[in-house]
Amino acid sequence: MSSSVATAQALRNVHGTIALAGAGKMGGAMLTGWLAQGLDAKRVVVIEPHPSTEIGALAAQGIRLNPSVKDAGEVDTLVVAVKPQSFREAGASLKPFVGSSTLVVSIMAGMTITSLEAVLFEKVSGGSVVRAMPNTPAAIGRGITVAVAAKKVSAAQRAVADALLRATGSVEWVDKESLMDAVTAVSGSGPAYVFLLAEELARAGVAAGLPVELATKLARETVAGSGELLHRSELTSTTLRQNVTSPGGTTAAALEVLMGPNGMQTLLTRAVAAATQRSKDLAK
Ligand SMILES: NC(=O)C1=CN([C@@H]2O[C@H](COP(=O)(O)OP(=O)(O)OC[C@H]3O[C@@H](n4cnc5c(N)ncnc54)[C@H](O)[C@@H]3O)[C@@H](O)[C@H]2O)C=CC1
Ligand SMILES: O=C(O)[C@@H]1CCC=N1
Repeated sequence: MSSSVATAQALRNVHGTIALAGAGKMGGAMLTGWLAQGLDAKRVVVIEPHPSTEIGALAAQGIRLNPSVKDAGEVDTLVVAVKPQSFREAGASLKPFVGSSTLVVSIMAGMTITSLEAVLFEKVSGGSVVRAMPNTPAAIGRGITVAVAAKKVSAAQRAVADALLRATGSVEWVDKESLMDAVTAVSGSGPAYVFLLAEELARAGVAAGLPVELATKLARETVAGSGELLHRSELTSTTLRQNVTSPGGTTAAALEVLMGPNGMQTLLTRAVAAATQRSKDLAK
C-alpha cells in the first residue's frame, strides 16, 4: 500500500466528531488537507468567529460552522489552531466542547501541554493533549509536523492525532516537550526564512542589473526548483550544494561571502535562537 493510500485510509478510520477551533492560515490548510484526503465533512465542526469565504463555502460540503455547544455536543477530537495570544479567551468558549475523553490537538506555538490542560480540562481528570507544530507547506500536502503526546494520551488517540497531522505531510513524534520550542523555530517558522531567501535573491538580482520581473521569476523558480530537487534526490544538501560549485567559479565566489564570518550560519543560528526564545516566552 502506498503511503498516501495508507494516510487516507487512516484518516477514514478516525471516528467521531472533529472540531477545528481557528480556521485561519494554518487551521484552514489542515482542514483542506483532511477533506482532500477523504475525511467525511459531515463529521467536522469548525469554530471560527471570522470565517473566510473559502471556509464559509465548505458548509455546502457538510461541515458544521459555529454550531452551538448543544448542537455539536462534546467532541471526540478538538484541534486548536487559534493564536496563542487569543487562547486564554478562546479557551473559555471551547471548554464546553471538551469532555474527559476528548482528545485535544494543539498547534499553538509556545503553548505547553500543562497550560492546555489547565484551561480545557477539569483538574482532577487531567486531559489527553497532543502538542504539535506543523508548517504552511501543509496547504499542498508537503508540510512537516512534529508532535508530542501527554502521558494520558492512549495509543488509539495518538493514532487519531497522527492520521489528522499526516494528512498534511509527514509527522515526527518526539518524547520531550522541551524540544518543541526549537522545532517551532526550525520547521514551524522555517518556510518564512526560505521565502525571505527568494525575496532577497530577487532584490540582489535587481541590484546586479536585472529587470525586477526577471529577477523575481529567477529567484522564485530557483528556490522552488532547488526545494523540489532536495525533496526528490537521495543526495544530502551538502552534496547538492557542492554539485553547483565549480572550483574557482562563480558559486565559490558567492559562497565565500555566504559561508564567511557573519554569513548564513551566524545569521540562521541567531534567527533560530530568537524564535526559540520567543516560543518559550509565549508559554508565559
Ligand atoms: N502560520 C503558520 O505558519 C503556523 C502557525 N501555527 C500556529 O497556528 C495558530 C494559528 O496561526 P495562523 O493560522 O497563522 O493564524 P490566523 O490568524 O490566520 O488564524 C487564527 C484564527 O483563529 C480565529 N480565532 C480567533 N479567536 C477565536 C476563537 N475564540 N475561537 C475560534 N477561532 C478563533 C481567528 O479568527 C483566525 O481565523 C497559531 O497558534 C500559530 O502559533 C503553527 C505552525 C505554523
Ligand atoms: O510565527 C509564529 O508564531 C507561528 C508559529 C510558527 C509559524 N508561525
